[in-house]
Amino acid sequence: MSKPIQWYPGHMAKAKREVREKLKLIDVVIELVDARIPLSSRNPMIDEIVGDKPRLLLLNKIDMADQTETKRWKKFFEGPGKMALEVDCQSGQGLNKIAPACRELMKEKHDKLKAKGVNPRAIRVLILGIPNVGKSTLINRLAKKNIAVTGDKPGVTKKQQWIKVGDELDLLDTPGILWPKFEDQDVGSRLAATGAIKETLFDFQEVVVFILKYMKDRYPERLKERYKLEEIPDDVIELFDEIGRKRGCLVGGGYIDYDKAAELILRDLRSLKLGGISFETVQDVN
Ligand SMILES: Nc1nc2c(ncn2[C@@H]2O[C@H](COP(=O)(O)OP(=O)(O)OP(=O)(O)O)[C@@H](O)[C@H]2O)c(=O)[nH]1
Repeated sequence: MSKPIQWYPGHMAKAKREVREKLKLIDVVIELVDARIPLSSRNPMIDEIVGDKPRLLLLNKIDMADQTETKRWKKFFEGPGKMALEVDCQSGQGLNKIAPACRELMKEKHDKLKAKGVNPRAIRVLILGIPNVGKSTLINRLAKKNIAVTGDKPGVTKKQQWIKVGDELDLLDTPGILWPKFEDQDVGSRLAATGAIKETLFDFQEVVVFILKYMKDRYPERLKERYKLEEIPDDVIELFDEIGRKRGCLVGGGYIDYDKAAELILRDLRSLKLGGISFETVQDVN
């Protein structure tokens, strides 16, 4: 992209330190990613940061993703000590599976405690993820539905607030924020396409070219249907032109108003007029 986001190593180190401090209090980490870009929407150092803490990965915003791809991603991420769930934090879909999944992740430890005659305490949970991935929406949902008592437990540097979610979970009320890896141009484009980067920080037209290029290969039928196209031109700029013309995004002399056409396409994408789209697939990784 023409306006790359500057990444300051100092921020990264501070964020990492803060998350590590929180992790000392935690039994299970709930990591949120965007189901449309499960790799680009994570911090590349997440494994190192979280270490071997039991982890529940939530593929969020499934309402906006391609369901088939999301199911593949779920399988991809599951493994020993790791579980994955498909969720929509906005509507609440899938959130009832969070507590049972945390219980499952802690089962071995809790069984051992019970065998010693100790009753395990509530599972302490931290929500972790990059900006705009849905952390606050999730915390609010869990808190609103189930909040019973909020209380303090001694934190490391300051007192931490805990939200009681049912009888089983104690959720730290401030999420851990990590950052995606901006340097990679494709990662930047995917983050911009899905709205993880503020609109003022990227070049509309370039992001739309990225979206059209991707959709042309992966979802040509959706483009044909939405924009009433007989064929999809090989050249992405011709495709951009064609959509602009069909939608009347013109300036004087019959030229295309690219800003207007780009806004229209982005709006269509965000309002699901082009259907649920995943910008990363397991196939690309394997
Ligand atoms: N469509 C859809 N939108 C969602 C979902 N979850 C969250 N959002 C939206 O995504 C946007 C960001 O959500 P937040 O909860 O503010 O994200 P956050 O991770 O707390 O963001 P920061 O405070 O920047 O770290 C909001 O507009 C939410 O309404 C979801 O499952 N589906």
